[in-house]
Amino acid sequence: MHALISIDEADDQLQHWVERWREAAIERDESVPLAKAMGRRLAQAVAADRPLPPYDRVMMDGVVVRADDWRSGLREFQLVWTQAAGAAPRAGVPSGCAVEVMTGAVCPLAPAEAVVVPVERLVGGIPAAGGLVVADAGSVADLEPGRFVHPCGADAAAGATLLDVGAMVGPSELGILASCGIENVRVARQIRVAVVSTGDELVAVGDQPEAHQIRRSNDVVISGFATKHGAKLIRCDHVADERAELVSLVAMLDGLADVVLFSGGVSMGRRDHVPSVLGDRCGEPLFHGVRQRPGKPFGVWDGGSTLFCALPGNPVSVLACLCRHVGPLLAAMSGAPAAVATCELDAPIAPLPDFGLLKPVAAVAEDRVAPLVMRNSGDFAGIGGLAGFVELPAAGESVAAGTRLHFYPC
Ligand SMILES: Nc1nc2c(c(=O)[nH]1)N[C@H]1C(S)=C(S)[C@@H](COP(=O)(O)OP(=O)(O)OC[C@H]3O[C@@H](n4cnc5c(N)ncnc54)[C@H](O)[C@@H]3O)O[C@H]1N2
Ligand code: MOO
Repeated sequence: MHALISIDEADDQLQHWVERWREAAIERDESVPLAKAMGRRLAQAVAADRPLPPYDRVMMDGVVVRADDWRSGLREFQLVWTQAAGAAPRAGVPSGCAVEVMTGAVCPLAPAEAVVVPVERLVGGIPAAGGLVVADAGSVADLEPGRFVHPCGADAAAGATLLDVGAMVGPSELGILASCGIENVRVARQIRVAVVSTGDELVAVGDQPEAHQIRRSNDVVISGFATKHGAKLIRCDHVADERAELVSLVAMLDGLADVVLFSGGVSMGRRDHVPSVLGDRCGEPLFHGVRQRPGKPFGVWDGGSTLFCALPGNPVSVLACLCRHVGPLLAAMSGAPAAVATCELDAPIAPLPDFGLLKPVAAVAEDRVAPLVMRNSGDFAGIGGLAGFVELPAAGESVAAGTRLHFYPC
């Protein structure tokens, strides 16, 4: 391992690499049909192509009458016609008359001149055209002109920016895109991730392990995390602690993947080949060793178009490095604006003297998390329900319940 760097220095190194990578990348984004845009990051801003709503929109089924009639105390009207949703507007309402309206219809009067009387406030409901509309006088005191009319442009003017570059497309963004008539949208190209787990002791999930073996779980965790964070998983390999095997796998992945995520083989053991193999191929690491616990032996090597990230093999260290470093890395590569969430602690935690503490936490309420008890960084059984990690800088004060800390979700 090299000299340990701080967590913030690791952030800086990764951020600079992302900047260089994004400048050099030939295809950073692509166009996809709306049906495939869910979970992708926008590579284009989205502006309203028309005012929202695009016309004065009636918000209740009922009738519209003139505000001056209403103010004069008139409560009985002759129904003249129906303004249905989707029908071109027939402007104006004659004095003493009512127009039947449906939710979503164009209001036949300007909002300030229109009183919408919901059908449930009409005695006997809505009659046929030409019939008498009678408003229930006792219950209508609150019907101000403009109430139940959603005015044209009240939500956004035409041309207003509705979504920024880097926004993650979720259900509400899909609705905005569709409303603006965008059938194909430019999104960041998915980051191609390859996962490599190393270790002679590891057997496939479906195999029966011997007493001295364990099942491979880290690669499943890493693959799931990468996919959840929007990446495209292109390979998942396991190599034994054999240098030659690792050398040829690294050569094959270089240039094929944008990011290679290793687990295990990164520490000081004689058979931990990952650092030397990556060193031979890429030269000096961006860093190898971060002043954080768990996850101290985390190392990153720059292969040019491929970034090689070596996560320590202990399962909780894997999760800590994924949440604290890899999630923000993948987001930045996709053009997401840099942003760190915070959340409130439910119980006090104490810092470590020389290392930043990455504390696994579970959600106890929206925006509030409780520390999970973890015996050591191999104790994956103790962190079921993990929501992510909070970060506590080295050697500070103990922090009390109620403190807000930076939070890195999984
Ligand atoms: N002399 C030193 N020894 C160690 C140091 C150190 O600084 N000096 N650091 C320790 C720390 S901290 C960690 S974390 C580990 C990291 O070691 P490696 O990255 O080399 O990981 P391995 O030794 O290969 O494995 C560690 C542990 O995790 C299990 N493992 C590995 N891969 C998987 C997988 N895919 N699925 C499930 N479990 C996996 C592996 O069996 C080991 O038990 O080093 C310390 N040692
Ligand atoms: O720091 Mo290691 O990654 O804790 O067990």
